[in-house]
Amino acid sequence: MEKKKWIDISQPLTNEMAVWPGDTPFSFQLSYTKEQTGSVNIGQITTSVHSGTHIDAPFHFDHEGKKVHELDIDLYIGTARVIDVTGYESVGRAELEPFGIEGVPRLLLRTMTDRDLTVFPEKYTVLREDVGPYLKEKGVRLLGIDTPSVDPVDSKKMLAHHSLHENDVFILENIVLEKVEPGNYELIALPLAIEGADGSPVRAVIRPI
Ligand SMILES: N[C@@H](CC(=O)c1ccccc1NC=O)C(=O)O
Ligand SMILES: [Zn+2]
Ligand SMILES: [Zn+2]
Repeated sequence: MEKKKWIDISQPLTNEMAVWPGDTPFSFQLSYTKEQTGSVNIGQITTSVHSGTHIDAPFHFDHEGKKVHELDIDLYIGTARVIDVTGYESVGRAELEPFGIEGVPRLLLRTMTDRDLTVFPEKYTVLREDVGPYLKEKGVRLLGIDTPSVDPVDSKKMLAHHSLHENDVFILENIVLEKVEPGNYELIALPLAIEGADGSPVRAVIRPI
């Protein structure tokens, strides 16, 4: 039976895309044109490692935490479950309990509808501090979310990030799930092997199982 097609759940990286307030804007430009080199066009990008769809390394919020090149790539390839938790200001144990996520290794949360990627969202769903222990109990190793962060934009304590990390749950942010049905999928969302980094852009794709 023909395998289903892969679905791209990554934000396009464009010069118009919104990034975290005050962070490095995304820019692609040509460094050299084919006319100049006589053979090829060569481009360059300037970006925060948190622009668009990306993973956080623990080093992002824990100075002693693992850096991107130290992460277990198995986390970023394998089965995942998409659930729809749109409409909540925050998500924790109570909102997740009804979904019965026992034994789900990677959980992808759909919280947004009609997100405009050129505007940083004024409000977005965040995760509560009780989410880490709950996800650990259920065996979740990777938590993906369609928001710019698992914490509020003005957070300094980064309580959701620490709660997830203390419970061995890794973080994938800014995925795009608006056209994705809840259900079980294969996920690939590999970070780049950036030495010493606190995060990495990823091309996240899923295929229905
Ligand atoms: N995607 C990031 C957003 C973030 O935390 C951040 C990104 C750039 C500059 C500051 C940030 N956070 C807190 O000040 C995150 O991991 O939540
Ligand atoms: Zn991030
Ligand atoms: Zn984060």
